[in-house]
Amino acid sequence: MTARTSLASWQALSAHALQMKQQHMNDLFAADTQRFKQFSIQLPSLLLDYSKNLITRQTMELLLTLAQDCEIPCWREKMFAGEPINRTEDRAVLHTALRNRSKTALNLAGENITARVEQTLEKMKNFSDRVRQGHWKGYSGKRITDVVNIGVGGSNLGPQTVTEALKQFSDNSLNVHYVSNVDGAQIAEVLRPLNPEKVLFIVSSKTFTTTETMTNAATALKWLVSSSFDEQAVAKHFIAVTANRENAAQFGISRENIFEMWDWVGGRFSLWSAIGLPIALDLGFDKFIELLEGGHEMDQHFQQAPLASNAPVMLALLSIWNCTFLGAQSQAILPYDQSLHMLSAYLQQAEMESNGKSVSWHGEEVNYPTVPSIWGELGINGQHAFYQYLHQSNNVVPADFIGSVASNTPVKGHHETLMANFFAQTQALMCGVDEAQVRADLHAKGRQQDYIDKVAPHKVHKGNRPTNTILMKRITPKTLGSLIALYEHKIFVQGIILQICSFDQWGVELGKGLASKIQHELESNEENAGHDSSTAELIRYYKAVKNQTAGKSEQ
Ligand SMILES: O=P(O)(O)OC[C@H]1O[C@H](O)[C@H](O)[C@@H](O)[C@@H]1O
Repeated sequence: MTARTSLASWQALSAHALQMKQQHMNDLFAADTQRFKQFSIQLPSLLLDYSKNLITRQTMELLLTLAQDCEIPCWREKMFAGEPINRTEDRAVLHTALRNRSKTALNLAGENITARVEQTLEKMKNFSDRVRQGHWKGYSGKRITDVVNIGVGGSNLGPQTVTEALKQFSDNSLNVHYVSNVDGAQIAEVLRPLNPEKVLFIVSSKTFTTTETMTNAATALKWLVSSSFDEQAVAKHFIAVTANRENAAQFGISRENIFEMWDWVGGRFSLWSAIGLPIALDLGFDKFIELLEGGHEMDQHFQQAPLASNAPVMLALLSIWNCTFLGAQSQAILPYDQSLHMLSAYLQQAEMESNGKSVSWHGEEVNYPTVPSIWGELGINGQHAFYQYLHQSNNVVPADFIGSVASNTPVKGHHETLMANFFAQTQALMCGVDEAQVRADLHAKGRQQDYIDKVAPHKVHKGNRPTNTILMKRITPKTLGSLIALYEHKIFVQGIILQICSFDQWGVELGKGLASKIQHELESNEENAGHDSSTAELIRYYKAVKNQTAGKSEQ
């Protein structure tokens, strides 16, 4: 297989990037009145404007040639068909099958997985209806009022991001809580006001081995059993979502309370599976289906639209252009809709755990930057915190601005203020303002010359900072489904072009292994040989202070 860097399109892009670094977007806009039309895509749920990137028609042609050279259409087909494109784990990648609303049969290892997905959906429907309607009772016969989802990473971020985003669509039949941190403070705070007779725990873990989740689940179990004095209570108050039925059953969860997950669904792409149960419980099963429909709509766009008008493909190509060719090292996700306040955390896992790697498919170090670090915050809060950096630091941070035309919570006078900022910021980041203009403005305001001389250089905004604007019509279960699937496919395309194995996460293993050995040390008098001196001394200090504190509290 050809190394990416030896492709003619790659080399042409490298040369083209050197030229483009000399350009300013202001001049590109002045030279091409069709720029917005040329560089935007309208979909049923959203508008993507990528014209405020340092690109020309030639850039896009070269990027599209690269996409063709990397056989994106062929890889896309392989993914949807269930070929084992997760190479290092030899697994299919089929989160798209979970939301395949056309329900076409898909065979994987001789089994029709569409039918299994439908069975699980049916089970989710029955279960969520029973709990929401009060037919599922706790051990003392009371209806469930609170659901606590215990899970971390992909078993937390997806459902929580969605239920937070769609709060306005909840009828509040149930209060849904999330526990992800093994810091006891979180579970203690969540459980404190709850009545064990009315709580349902979902232990959400694909592997059912994740230490944080198992520790939290054991604490929840103890809390329930000690309050109910009844081991049978577990059957009424604990369910599991997992691909590891045996471990869940050993934990004590009745087999009929286990919802199935499959190894062909990656944790960070799993909100469409039974991992999405908190969504169905919070919003109702019909809304969960609408979310799936939105994802499916984006799948169809991704499969059918030509590459040049394919939104996920464009987002991936632009990320590669900005990072791999122009050298940006991070990317900001800046939602302006309050409901999307967890989106950047969600996308951090989705993108960084997928493509934050530096070894290629062939097992060799890649000699180009792969993906940027993803960070972000609600844009409007960011404006009063870190936008100074976006506008004037000497690091260029490409940013995705995400806003909605219609608010789900209209309050007179608010939405236009919000959206005026949304539009103004991408304009300011692109256009900037030069020193001559700054001086003229200060002069027009009647400022003294010495003040102008002192302040003018500090008020210069170089502009030329790339942004994508994603304007949603309104956040609904369906449009949110499309938005999330848009990013999922962007990540897939990026991975293929960069020759990264997007669907494993070996990089999280080393730390996990060390933590389990250190935990043993912390809980005993043993000291592991073989620590570096920093780690050894930190652990000694921790244990010494802990012993002193324990000694004092005993006195
Ligand atoms: O669902 P689980 O098996 O508990 O895994 C939860 C999370 O833990 C891991 O360490 C992985 O890095 C994540 O990809 C995963 O989503």
